[in-house]
Amino acid sequence: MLEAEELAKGIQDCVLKIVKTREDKVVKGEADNFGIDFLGLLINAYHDSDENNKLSLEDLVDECKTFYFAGQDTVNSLLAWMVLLLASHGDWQEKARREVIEIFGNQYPNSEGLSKLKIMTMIINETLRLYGPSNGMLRRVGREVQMEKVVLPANIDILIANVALHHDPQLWGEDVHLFKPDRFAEGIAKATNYNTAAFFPFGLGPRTCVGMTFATTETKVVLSMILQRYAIILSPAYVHSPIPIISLKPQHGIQVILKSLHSDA
Ligand code: HEM
Repeated sequence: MLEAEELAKGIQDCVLKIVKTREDKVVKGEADNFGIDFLGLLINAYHDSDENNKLSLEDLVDECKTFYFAGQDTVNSLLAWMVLLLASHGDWQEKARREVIEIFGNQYPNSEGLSKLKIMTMIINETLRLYGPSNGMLRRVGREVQMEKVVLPANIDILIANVALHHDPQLWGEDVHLFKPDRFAEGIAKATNYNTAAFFPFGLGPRTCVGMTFATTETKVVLSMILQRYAIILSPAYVHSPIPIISLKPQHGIQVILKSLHSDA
């Protein structure tokens, strides 16, 4: 068996094991449904008695793989870059922490408070602009189109490099390469001068990211909890080297020192 096939089988077995655990709970009467989360919905669809609606086992596994990859790798990268930027911009780290403490104190983040995190939203947007996990989106041209002087023939594949637009000085100004969350102080529309094509870290149009709200909520929860507990200091060992490996990654990792803010922690 080829190594790639072995890996694919390993992933499939891993997903099936998780599915079986859910199914066993129902069979043994320990639970009366497969769960109300996304996996539970997929397993329900897999058990649908209507053959036309039923999800095949292959589709069930594929959906799990897509969501794991699309959801885990991307948020992981975003959080890593945010930690780096806050470690190197102590003033913004302090502003973000002040906002978090003002809204949540030392309590766990809650959904009402998350929607009030204005500074953190600005920092997320500026991080997505500078180090967005997605470097571009592939699209196939369905029919010939003319865009000003450029003619795109039908059936070619094009890469829409959002990363290039996010770093275009004509759109963002000469300070385009600087971390300045203030750009987003009055929202995305104002920051982009109402040009939707200037900033689209989650894609555009009907295939836009379905996990966008989940991703930003998750990021806000994690970062709030870190800021409540630790000061983030950049380690002198850090070497800056972003590299696109599917999502934009720090090639040598991000080394930071976390200093506890509570002596008893
Ligand atoms: C910072 C985090 C994330 C970024 C930057 C991001 C970015 C993107 C982008 C650029 C696309 C392609 C959109 C297009 O082709 O127009 C996409 C698609 C997708 N994303 Fe995300 N994503 C993130 C997090 C997530 C999470 C957390 C999930 C799931 C829980 C998720 C699930 C998906 C799925 C399923 C698609 C395919 C949608 C489709 O083709 O209809 N993403 N994402």
